[in-house]
Amino acid sequence: MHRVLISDPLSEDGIKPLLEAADTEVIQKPSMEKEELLEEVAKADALIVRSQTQVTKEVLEHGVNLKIVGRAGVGVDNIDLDAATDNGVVVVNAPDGNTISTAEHTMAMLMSMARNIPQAYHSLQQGNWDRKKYVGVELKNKTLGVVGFGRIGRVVTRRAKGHRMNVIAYDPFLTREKAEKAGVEHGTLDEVLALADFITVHTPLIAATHHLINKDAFAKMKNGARILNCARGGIIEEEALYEALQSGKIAGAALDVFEEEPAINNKLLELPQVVSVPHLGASTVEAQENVAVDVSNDVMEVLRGGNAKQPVNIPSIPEEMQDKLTPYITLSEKLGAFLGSIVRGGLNNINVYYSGELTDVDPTPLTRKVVKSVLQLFVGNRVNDVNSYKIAKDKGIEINEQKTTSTKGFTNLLTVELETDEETRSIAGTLLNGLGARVVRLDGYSVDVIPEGHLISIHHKDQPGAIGRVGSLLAEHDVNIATMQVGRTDIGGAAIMILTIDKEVGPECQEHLAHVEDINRVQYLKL
Ligand SMILES: NC(=O)C1=CN([C@@H]2O[C@H](COP(=O)(O)OP(=O)(O)OC[C@H]3O[C@@H](n4cnc5c(N)ncnc54)[C@H](O)[C@@H]3O)[C@@H](O)[C@H]2O)C=CC1
Ligand SMILES: O=C(O)CCC(=O)C(=O)O
Repeated sequence: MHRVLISDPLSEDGIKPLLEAADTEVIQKPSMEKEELLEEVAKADALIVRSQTQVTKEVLEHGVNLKIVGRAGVGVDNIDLDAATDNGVVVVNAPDGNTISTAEHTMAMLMSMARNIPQAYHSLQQGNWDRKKYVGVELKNKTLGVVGFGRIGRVVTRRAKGHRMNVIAYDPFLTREKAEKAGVEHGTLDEVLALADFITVHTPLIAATHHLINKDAFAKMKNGARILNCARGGIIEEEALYEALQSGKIAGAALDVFEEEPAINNKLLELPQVVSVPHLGASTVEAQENVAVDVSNDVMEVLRGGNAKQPVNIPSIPEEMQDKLTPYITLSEKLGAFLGSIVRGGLNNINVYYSGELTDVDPTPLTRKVVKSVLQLFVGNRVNDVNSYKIAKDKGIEINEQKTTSTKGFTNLLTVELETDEETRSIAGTLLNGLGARVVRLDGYSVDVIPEGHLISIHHKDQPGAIGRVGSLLAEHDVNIATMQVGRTDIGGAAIMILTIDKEVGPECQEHLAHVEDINRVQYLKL
């Protein structure tokens, strides 16, 4: 039974897939104090949050069984992604479900600000009929500057164009060509700041966007420009915004989000030019249901051993690729585990070569499996798909991935090479149609071995009697040989034997084998 902890309010309809699953137990505890969260997360296999729960390093370290953190929404700035990766916890979000709601909300905030609607409403509520004070401005023919031309920025743009606004956009990934296609002017950040009547930010909150709109940025804006933030508090520097509003440089601000939330004593809220709401961008029935469904599905998939659709801290595998790659996952893991079990010395490099059919796909997810299974032998079971690259990097192990044309006659061939400070060894495997995974080369010797069960790899000298002596000795230890493969390069030269046996061989038997005449190296492994 998988235990799923939900620590923020989520749509009941959206989490139905989790509530109805026979293999999940759902604990819903919104607004927990820190101590309770730490206690609960220690028992959870999955944690689902919105923006309130701070998923810190401490929380992640307490989650000893935690496999996945699901963010029912887009921004993952409340989750310590590095700590999640270090702890092998996959983080997923729901990037599509609240795009429309947040874009519509941005337009609502834009229009409220342009026409002073909240201020006028408030004044009327207090019994004033003041029509002069609340004269606004039209949107038509005004320029909207969009900073961050992603999902939400693009939808806002389309809505703004419906209001006959001109749009100028800045995004490091926006080319002139793409801007032209989207019907917007392409600008640098400075151009957007200088030309826009309204500026709306739609970037994530990351180091590069923290205080992106600061004192200098306000100085570059038109006098009387208006600004919106329906993305994340911290993208606009609040102190600088306060000064810009006080000085009249900026005529108005519409804020959904704040540097510190809940923004109860924020002095910006005292200014009459500020239109503000408590982080409501994604607060619609539709968006909440969408994000809860998306994240619930990903959580269940990962808990059941599958791949996340929307991972944040590992690359996602496109759906059409999944069908092609899935059959090779076991092969990748087995080859890594096989070679990792028999190589000697401190690991420096993991090289993975792909040929044949495998050159048609992005094989990185397979390389991850190889790296994981090799590192598990060196570092232990805390290595998984999420943290394997990070652990390799921390340990100075280089990972190289290459596509080659050398198929050696196979339709697909995956070769793993491990370089240590003592030796370089390699193994190659293929997927045989209908027959599954096969090891077809070990250290350059041709073999045909099913990579599973109990195996012994032996380096020996190609001499009459060598094979017989191994067989006799194993018989003395009551070990039955199921299959045996022998490969050699020259008659009488170095050779290799791979035996599949019916049970584990203990250290004593291995020691005896190592002393058999013409035997150089004996390694037992269990796959
Ligand atoms: N107020 C609310 O309730 C909600 C807020 N959000 C916030 O909105 C943000 C944007 O959401 P989406 O559009 O779905 O994300 P997205 O990932 O589709 O778009 C973000 C865009 O920002 C761009 N960007 C990154 N760094 C930049 C920089 N330095 N300058 C300019 N552009 C930069 C990226 O290239 C990307 O195109 C989220 O990260 C989240 O924090 C999202 C949903 C609801
Ligand atoms: O969960 C929420 O209501 C906030 C949504 C949000 O900020 C996001 O998706 O980034």
